[in-house]
Amino acid sequence: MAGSALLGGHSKKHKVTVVGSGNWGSTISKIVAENAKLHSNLFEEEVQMWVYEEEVTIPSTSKNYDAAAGHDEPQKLTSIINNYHENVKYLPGVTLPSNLVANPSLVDAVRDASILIFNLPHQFIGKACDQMRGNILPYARGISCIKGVNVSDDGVSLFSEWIGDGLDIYVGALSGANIASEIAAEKWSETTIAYDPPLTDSRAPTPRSDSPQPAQPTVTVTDVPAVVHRDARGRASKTKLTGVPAEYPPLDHDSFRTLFHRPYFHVQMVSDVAGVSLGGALKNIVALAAGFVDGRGWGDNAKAAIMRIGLMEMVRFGKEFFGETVQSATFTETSAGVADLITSCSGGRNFRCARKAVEKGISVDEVERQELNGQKLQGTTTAYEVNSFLKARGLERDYPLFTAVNDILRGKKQVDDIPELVATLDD
Ligand SMILES: NC(=O)C1=CN([C@@H]2O[C@H](COP(=O)(O)OP(=O)(O)OC[C@H]3O[C@@H](n4cnc5c(N)ncnc54)[C@H](O)[C@@H]3O)[C@@H](O)[C@H]2O)C=CC1
Ligand SMILES: O=C(CO)COP(=O)(O)O
Repeated sequence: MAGSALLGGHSKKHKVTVVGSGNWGSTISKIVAENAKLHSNLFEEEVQMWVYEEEVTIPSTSKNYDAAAGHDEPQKLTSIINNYHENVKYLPGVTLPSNLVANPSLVDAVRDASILIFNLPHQFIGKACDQMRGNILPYARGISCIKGVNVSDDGVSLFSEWIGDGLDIYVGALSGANIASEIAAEKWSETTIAYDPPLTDSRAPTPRSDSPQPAQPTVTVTDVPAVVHRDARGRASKTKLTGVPAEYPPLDHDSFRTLFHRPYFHVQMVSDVAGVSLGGALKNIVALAAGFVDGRGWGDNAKAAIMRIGLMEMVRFGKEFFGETVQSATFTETSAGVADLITSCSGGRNFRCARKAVEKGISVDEVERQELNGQKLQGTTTAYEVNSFLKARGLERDYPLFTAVNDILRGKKQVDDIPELVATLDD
């Protein structure tokens, strides 16, 4: 293993905590726990996963079900995960590594963690950050796996930068063509991680693996100057970053690849945090549209048209609002761009729920409640939020597909109107 994995002489290892334990949260936890065990020179073997506690009954279909052991009675989800290494509610049928520990206390789970992985539906991240504030290491680094954007009166921001600003830490982004159930079953896929902190966390010299390993000088947090952090649009952010102390192995592209890369999960490291985050957020709106036309029975040509127009609007949105840093190639060449768009419009939950809503003549929200057993769609809220952002700026007509999805969700337009509505883009 090249790069960081060869580093020696550091007195501390990185503690990794995953904030979230849904379908994707549990899958990513499995991946990083496997790698923490494999790379125990860099990471503490035990990985913590914060679980929003709930009472759950082990389904009789689970290989861990035992009626004689009282499994027909509800139990705490954290107990089930820690005893049976299965998240029976959000990732049933998948064995989780035994070094992954489910923790119902968010404050306890994030304590002393130098790597925080944010992986929960975006509607819950604000409250989680409120609890974390003041209870994390000042030099922690984060990766956001959340697919959504944060819209407020001030404008639109990426969850990576919003979490980073709120917690005064640097947060990168992971996104890709990543349907969780396939990855949990260890079927090959690719992902993209964008990580571009303003100061090099890899200050320590890299000793050759065949030479004696000199002890690293110990520095405390206060020895590392805080620097002004620039956000994904190149603007100076409020966040004053604290450097990662030299007792730890450096955190750089090599170390994050080591943490996430598996034989069945191939990682591409990039620096375009805005492009990676926007790809993951905006494709969910397009996936709803793909579900609408599929549910209407219009076939693959219509779905391909939706993807083409959707990709154009995604690139346009990125250029218009994050233009100083976003790269079109992130949308057209990485897993976080076009590949995620394709997989999400083929088998994602937003696509499937929108299709079923049209087939059954009910709302997408109703399908979500009936079919997803507590899992959450991100496309509906993203469609509403992006629409309110565009509307406030008089730009709805520039994004006709995004606008059509919002209007269909709100019952103001019909699926049959889509061809006419999106035709304006090419006029
Ligand atoms: N599932 C997938 O295939 C993929 C999902 N993603 C993204 O990952 C993010 C996380 O989604 P999933 O892990 O799939 O979640 P999920 O939709 O499977 O699960 C819902 C999660 O929300 C938690 N929850 C429910 N009420 C809560 C509350 N009041 N406070 C805090 N948490 C609460 C549940 O405990 C559960 O962990 C989303 O942004 C999603 O778009 C990204 C790639 C793939
Ligand atoms: O992001 C995903 C695949 O990359 C999953 O999308 P859904 O949330 O629509 O299932």
